[in-house]
Amino acid sequence: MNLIVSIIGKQNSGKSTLFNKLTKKRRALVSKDPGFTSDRQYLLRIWKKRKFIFIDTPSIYLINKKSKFNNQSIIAIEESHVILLVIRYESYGSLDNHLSIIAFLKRNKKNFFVILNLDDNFNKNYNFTDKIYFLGIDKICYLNFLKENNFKKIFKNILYPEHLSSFKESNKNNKVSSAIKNLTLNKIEMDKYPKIAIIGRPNSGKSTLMNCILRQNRSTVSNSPGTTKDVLYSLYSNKEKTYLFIDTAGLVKKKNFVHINKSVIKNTLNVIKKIDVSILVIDSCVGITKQDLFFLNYILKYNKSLIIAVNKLDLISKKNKKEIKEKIIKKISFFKFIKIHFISAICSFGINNLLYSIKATYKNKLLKFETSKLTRILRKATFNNQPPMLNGIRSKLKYAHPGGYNPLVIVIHGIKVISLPKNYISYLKKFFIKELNIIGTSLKIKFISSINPYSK
Ligand SMILES: Nc1nc2c(ncn2[C@@H]2O[C@H](COP(=O)(O)OP(=O)(O)OP(=O)(O)O)[C@@H](O)[C@H]2O)c(=O)[nH]1
Repeated sequence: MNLIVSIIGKQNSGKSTLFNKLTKKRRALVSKDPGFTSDRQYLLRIWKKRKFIFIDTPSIYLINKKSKFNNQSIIAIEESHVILLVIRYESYGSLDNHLSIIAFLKRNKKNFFVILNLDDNFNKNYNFTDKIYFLGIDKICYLNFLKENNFKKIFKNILYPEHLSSFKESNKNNKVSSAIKNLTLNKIEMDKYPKIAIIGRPNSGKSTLMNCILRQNRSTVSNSPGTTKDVLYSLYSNKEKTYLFIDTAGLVKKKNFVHINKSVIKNTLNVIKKIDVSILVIDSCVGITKQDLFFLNYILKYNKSLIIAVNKLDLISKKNKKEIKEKIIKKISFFKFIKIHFISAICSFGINNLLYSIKATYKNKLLKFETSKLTRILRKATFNNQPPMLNGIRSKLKYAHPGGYNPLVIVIHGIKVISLPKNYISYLKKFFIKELNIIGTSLKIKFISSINPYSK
């Protein structure tokens, strides 16, 4: 049985630090900026042959019911066997600020423990401790997050095996989110599924699109840019296939967030290197921006398949749609193989067509090509447009064969092929893409030079 443990607390209490220490991974991003974690993060840790699923949550605000992030914490609490309430000891009154949370946990009969994140000024003899017992909190763990490294005592003293049977009983009817189901899949299993990443600027609607595809409130959706701060994985199945969808963070450029952005950018760019198909979400109200083009070039640099989804169609007129489409086509005229979809994630408009394109693009990646077909296309390409003369000798492209898949590599053998000019290589690429009916992806061409019989 997996013990599901959520880590909750107020802004900047140390939740993500605790999460990282308990999971032994640098998964959650830690920042001094309050309210940084805005989605639930799930990670599996095996300790003494037992499986623990830890959930890092955004700040909890039970008082302000309108807060967007409450829901994320509440979902985590509902699906957990144990709740670790992290309180940063700052002043005598810091417990009073948590009364409503403690009352909520008690009302809902939750197994919860207080983890007191201490600073150097804390004095155990202070009547702070009495207050804790007065509130009926008998399960408390004192830790100096900055100095202490012995986080094992949380496993030993709180999550120890003797508790497991009672947790099992107390949590019989808990809902379990797809994230937990996904987590029990190991990495090898996850690698079995085609990976589809949703990429784009902050606020372009990536999380809304992910939620629309998954038809559940998995990612946090907010109208303040930069809400998705890390990478979220979710399995999506239709009648034919299961895909692993990955919601990435939008890249924000804000002076104060430089230290955060580095890891966020790194995470998003690392994801791109591992995916099969990427959906670049463009906000139709903003149009195609430098950042979109940066993503586009990065995706194509790694020869990943790409589909463009122009979102928020419901907010623009037909005339605007035409103008935006023309602008995008102009900007990406070099990459004719990219499919452009106009969608509205909020109205679920255009989603089926987008899903169809994802399926077709992924299928396309798996196609295999024969040497005879590639050579036929090569001959047609050179017949239509001869290679240029180089130092009085014309390059001769003899035959082509596949040199690898995902990305497709076409190997061309011939004479004087190594020094072919860039524009002719790109002509050949485009010709192959068109003739092979390749959608959403580019290809690589490698040249192998045969010995030129006239060279002596
Ligand atoms: N009108 C309209 N609003 C949308 C649509 N899709 C998303 N939005 C809104 O745009 C805002 C941003 O949406 P998110 O899905 O959080 O955007 P995101 O790209 O994930 O944002 P980050 O997490 O900041 O990277 C929210 O207020 C959404 O409700 C759409 O199709 N139409």
